[in-house]
Amino acid sequence: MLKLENINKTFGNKVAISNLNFEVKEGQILGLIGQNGAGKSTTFRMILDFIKPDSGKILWDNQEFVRSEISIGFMPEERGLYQRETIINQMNYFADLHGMPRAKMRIELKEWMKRLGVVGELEDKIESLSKGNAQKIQLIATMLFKPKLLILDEPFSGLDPVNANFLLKEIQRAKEDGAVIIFSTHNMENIEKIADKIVMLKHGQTVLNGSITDIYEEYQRLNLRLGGLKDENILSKYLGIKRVIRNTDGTLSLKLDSEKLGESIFRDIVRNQGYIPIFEQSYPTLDEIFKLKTGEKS
Ligand SMILES: Nc1ncnc2c1ncn2[C@@H]1O[C@H](COP(=O)(O)OP(=O)(O)OP(=O)(O)O)[C@@H](O)[C@H]1O
Repeated sequence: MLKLENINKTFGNKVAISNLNFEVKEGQILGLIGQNGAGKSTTFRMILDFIKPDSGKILWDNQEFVRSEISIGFMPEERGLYQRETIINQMNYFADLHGMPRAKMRIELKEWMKRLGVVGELEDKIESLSKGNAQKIQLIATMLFKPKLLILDEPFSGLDPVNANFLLKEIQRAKEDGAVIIFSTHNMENIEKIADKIVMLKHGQTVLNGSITDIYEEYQRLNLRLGGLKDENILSKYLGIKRVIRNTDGTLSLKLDSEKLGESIFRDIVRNQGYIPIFEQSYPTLDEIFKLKTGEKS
């Protein structure tokens, strides 16, 4: 288990991280969310021991975290492959670092490349690969050695939806293997699909910290999506409907002022038309929660 306790980091008089606390157990995924400059990379650099916190503790199984004693897979935001090297040379280098026999690695590498649909040969140079294929090789280099701790800095940035799905699946697989996983992101997409917990940072301050379900449960289900409403006038009597947006798929998105109102609307619709194909009452999105917490306008 990785644990950060009361971590603080300043650069000159700039506070990069203030009193950060979290823990991630084996088989758990933490999403670290924040906009540019929030402190995500600084957090990773401290865990990876590239820089030291000013104060606080980083622990692994409640002992001081010693980087060299734990197998770590790190995918940096700027990505880290040598463009001029071939795939196999690059991977041999990592195999040596991780103490995995090259022959064994080669077999696994081929399996990974097949599974992820990499278009390229082992002898191809990284620079000759398309961006998407190079990203897949980077991912393989980070995950093939089954690290105990997986740190992925903005792993989804620049990925198309197909590749983003590959990545989601592989992260899930690493979770099932019992890795401690942290990934950062500046948008909320994908977070709900895989993160067990989230930490949201703003200018180094923690604005949200906890399991996704606990965070949602602090809020009411104020978002209501309706599809197949025959008479929209039915809605006009409700003063508690604060906003109605018509979506491109023809559904309506309503913002309610109380969760209970959903029940009345539901009963009314059923009385009126007997059946409604889409009636979905949900919590605010993480994006909305972030804005509520930071006082930003939506
Ligand atoms: N070496 C450094 N010297 C001075 N300031 C730094 C240094 N590294 C980071 N900072 C500052 O600390 C704050 C947090 O930066 P950090 O790179 O951790 O943010 P981030 O959340 O990773 O942002 P991004 O999404 O843009 O990568 C920023 O204000 C940044 O300018």
